[in-house]
Amino acid sequence: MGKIDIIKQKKCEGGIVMTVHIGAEKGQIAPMVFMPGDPLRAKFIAETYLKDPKEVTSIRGMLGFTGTFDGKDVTVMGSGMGMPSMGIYSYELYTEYDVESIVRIGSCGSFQEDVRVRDVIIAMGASTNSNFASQYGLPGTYSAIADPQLFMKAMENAQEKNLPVKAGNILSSDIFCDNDPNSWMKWAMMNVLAVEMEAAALYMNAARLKKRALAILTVSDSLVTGALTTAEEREKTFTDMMELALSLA
Ligand SMILES: O=P(O)(O)O[C@H]1O[C@H](CO)[C@@H](O)[C@H]1O
Ligand SMILES: O=c1cc[nH]c(=O)[nH]1
Repeated sequence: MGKIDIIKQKKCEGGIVMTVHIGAEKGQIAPMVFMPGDPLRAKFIAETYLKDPKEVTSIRGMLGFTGTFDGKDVTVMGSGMGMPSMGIYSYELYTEYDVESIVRIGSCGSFQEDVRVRDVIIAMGASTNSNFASQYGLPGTYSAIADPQLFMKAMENAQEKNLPVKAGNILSSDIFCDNDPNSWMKWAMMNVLAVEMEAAALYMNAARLKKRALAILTVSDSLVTGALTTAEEREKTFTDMMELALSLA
């Protein structure tokens, strides 16, 4: 636990850097990756929970760290905000780094009165208003769902920790500042618990590539009550979610 060694970024010419977005060498990323949207949340998690964390990528400031948790190799890396950003990083991690599982560690805005600020949500499914699935040319509407094994393990571990969690459908939205301030109510009517901006792309990439994915979220604000948390609280204090996610390693 503690200070982070910085591994120097290698140049692409040597064929060492695998992608234009991720500066790590193959082998520097663990098979299981934990992905907050915020790269500074990734740094906080690495410094707080990992043994011998090393910075393995920082291209575009999207920090990633590899270390061990409970004796197991893990990587924690930011995904950035939104489905295009999560789409790029998760695809490259799965395809270029042989990553098997990605667990998103995100914040979200509640749509339901009984889903309160700081509650932890495990996203069984991610509805979306994005066009991400159109790339597959499907003759219908795709249901983006979590990996069942990761989901069940997260539920069991939460119970063992005596951590109350809410499991259900979330909305992965392309829009943070909506022109229609009431549009969320239609999703709320369908018992969607909360809104974030990445899980659906992660779940679709995982499904397409036969990999595993799960999103665990902490409620950072409520569209129902207007309650809010600060940027610093979102970066450093959602520790129940962080610890539950890392328990999946
Ligand atoms: O806190 P993170 O993980 O970034 O998640 C949420 O916060 C950002 C918006 O503030 C979006 O990325 C949304 O999904
Ligand atoms: O309201 C919110 C809070 C976090 N993330 C979102 O996308 N929306």
